[in-house]
Order: sequence, then C-alpha cells, then structure tokens
Amino acid sequence: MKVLVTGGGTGGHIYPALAMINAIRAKDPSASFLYIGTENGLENDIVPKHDIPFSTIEISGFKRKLSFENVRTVWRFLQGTRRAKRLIRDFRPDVALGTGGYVAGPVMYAAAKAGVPTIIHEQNSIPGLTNKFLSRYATKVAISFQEAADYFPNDKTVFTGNPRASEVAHAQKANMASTFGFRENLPIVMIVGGSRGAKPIHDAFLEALPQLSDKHCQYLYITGSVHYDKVKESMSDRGDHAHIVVRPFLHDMPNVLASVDAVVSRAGATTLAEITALGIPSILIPSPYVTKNHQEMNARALENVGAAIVHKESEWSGDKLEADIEAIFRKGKAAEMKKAATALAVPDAADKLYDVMTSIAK
Ligand SMILES: CC(=O)N[C@H]1[C@@H](OP(=O)(O)OP(=O)(O)OC[C@H]2O[C@@H](n3ccc(=O)[nH]c3=O)[C@H](O)[C@@H]2O)O[C@H](CO)[C@@H](O)[C@@H]1O
Repeated sequence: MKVLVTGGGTGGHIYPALAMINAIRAKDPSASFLYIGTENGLENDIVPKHDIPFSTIEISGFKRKLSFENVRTVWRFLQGTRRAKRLIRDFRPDVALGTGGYVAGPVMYAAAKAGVPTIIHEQNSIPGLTNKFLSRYATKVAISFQEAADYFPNDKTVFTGNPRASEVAHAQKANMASTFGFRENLPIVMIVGGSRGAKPIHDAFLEALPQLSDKHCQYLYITGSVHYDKVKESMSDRGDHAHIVVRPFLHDMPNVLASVDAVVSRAGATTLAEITALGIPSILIPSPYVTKNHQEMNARALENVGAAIVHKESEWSGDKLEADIEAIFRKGKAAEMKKAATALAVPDAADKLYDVMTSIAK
C-alpha cells in the first residue's frame, strides 16, 4: 500500500500520523509512505528522524478576521495545492491520511481532487477549521471523541480514537533513574505545556517552587524548546531544586509517560489520548487560545468521569498545583483517577483506523 500522509504545525497533529505510519509498517512491511509538511512546522524537525520520505509545501493559516493576509493565504493555498498535486502525481498513493493542521488543507484537497481515497483524522472534540473544510471532500472522517460527530457528515464519519493511544499503550518504561537521576519509590510528576510549551504553566510552576520543595514528589518539567533558557534562568534565581529535572523537549515521550505517576498539562487532544491510554491521573489547564475553546471541551470529558482535575488558566496558580498534588498522592485520589482514565482509553485506535484505510484504499 502506498500511503500519502500529511498533518503538522504542532505535535498534536504530527504524532498521531507517525503512530499510524508505525502501525501500518507493522502490519504491512512493504507499505511505502510520503509525508508532506511545511518547512516551518514542527514536522520538519520530527518526521525526518523517523526514516520517512518527507517533502514540503508552503502554506499559512487563515486569520479569523478579514485581512489582507488572507488574500496571501488564499494564494499560498492555491500554490500549495499545485505543488501537492505534482507530488501526488509522482508518488501515486493508494490512500491519503490527513491529521489536521494548516498543511493538511491543500494536500488533502489536492489528493481528493486527484481521485485518491482520503481519510481525515480529527483528534479533538470540536474540529479545527482545516478538517471541517476538508470533510466535504474526504472519503471518510475518523474521530477521537464522540462529540465531534456533530460537526461532520454522518455517512462518512467513523469513531476510531487516536492512533497515538495504541502506540503509547505498548510503551516500555524508561529508566528514570539513569536517564534523569530520579530516586526510586518517590512519585514522579510530569509538567508539560503541549508540544510547544505554555508560558502560563511556567509562571504557575515557578510561583509554586517554594511549596513544592517538600520533596514528597519529583518533577520532570518539559518547558518547550523556546521557553527553556528563560525557565532555567528563573529557576536558578530560586535556589536548589534537586528534585526537579528540566528539559526543553522529549523525543521519547511514550516511554517516559509510561514511567510517571501524574501529569500536569494543557489539554491538547493527543496528550489526552496518551494519558488515558496509560491511565495517568492528570491536572489539566486547557489553553483558552484555541479554536472554539476546544481544549476545555477535551478536558471536561476527562473531568466528567473523574479522570482529571481541570482548572481554567485564569484560575490556576501555584497554590492550586500544590493542593492538587496533595489530593492525588496523599489523600488517595490517584487510584480512582487512574481507573477512570483507563476507562476512556481507546488502545485499539490504530487497528480501527487501519481497517478504515484499507477499506477505502485503491
Ligand atoms: C495551541 C494548539 O493549537 N494546540 C493544539 C495542538 O496542541 P499540541 O501540539 O500541543 O498537542 P497535544 O498536546 O495534543 O500533543 C502534543 C504531542 O507532542 C508530544 N510531545 C510533547 C512534548 C514533548 O516534549 N515531546 C513530545 O513528544 C506529546 O507526547 C503529544 O503526542 O494539537 C492538539 C491536537 O489536535 C490540539 O488539541 C491542541 O489544542
């Protein structure tokens, strides 16, 4: 099977695509792939590390307000479609998978127009602009939250879950002592602000530092590459933090996630698929800066069943972090949160998506 794959901008769109490529490779070792992304997106950094043929087109996103920039965007969309058409003509895929982000727009549109069977994957409970636009042309729409079905044509839409959940569900534990210097028998809490990091999460963490130094927990703090130097500098002003390990970005997230006891995070849909696949108790601070506040909707789906504690960004603080950690580890909430998270998991998502792909492939 020849599979065209696209999706990018941020990790939440890229990792489901990579997970699906790995799942297809395991089932069909002769399958070949072409991944189309952009040069500026995180995919340009991540995809080539996975031994996947990678090409780029130029594209930018629509501004919601009327602006001259949108004229340029339409022009780029048309240029991007033209370049994608050429790449598709050369590669001749049997099926195309798009996991969202701006780049998926022209690529999947060009694939559909070229007669390639197309499947778009939506990770969120409320879809992004690109996938909504593409759902008109796609052969199938795969969703990860039942709530998303309301936004897509009924006859095309199928619930599969997020294939990254399948990848993470089988992850081996990392050696946290030798990799990060953590002590055994003390809970490890990961703090992460999505694939690019999030300043409000850093601010609250830095504020909480004095309270967190009681050493009943250890912290693995992932800042996002752009925030790393600043955070390190702020921390060095605030004393010794032997129980806090700071990293800019992790490339082996599945194994590390499989080894932590709780996660403090934004509520990006792919992160939530990972958290539920592994049954990790979580404290979620949804980003309010995303389309139709979809991260809050994602987060509430976990909160409603007792899998997560959710705080609006405007209400979150270092004190809340300390109180939540206390509730999870010292007041025994961890076990019930773990159970509730596991109940939401879709560990066979990659199999489900594979079945849909092969059912429509040429
Ligand atoms: C600001 C924005 O538009 N965010 C969106 C974006 O978020 P974002 O890209 O932050 O997405 P997620 O939190 O869903 O996923 C992040 C992914 O990056 C991985 N990771 C993260 C940090 C790291 O150091 N290493 C690493 O591998 C995580 O394991 C995960 O697989 O896509 C998500 C999925 O469509 C959406 O729900 C989010 O609303």
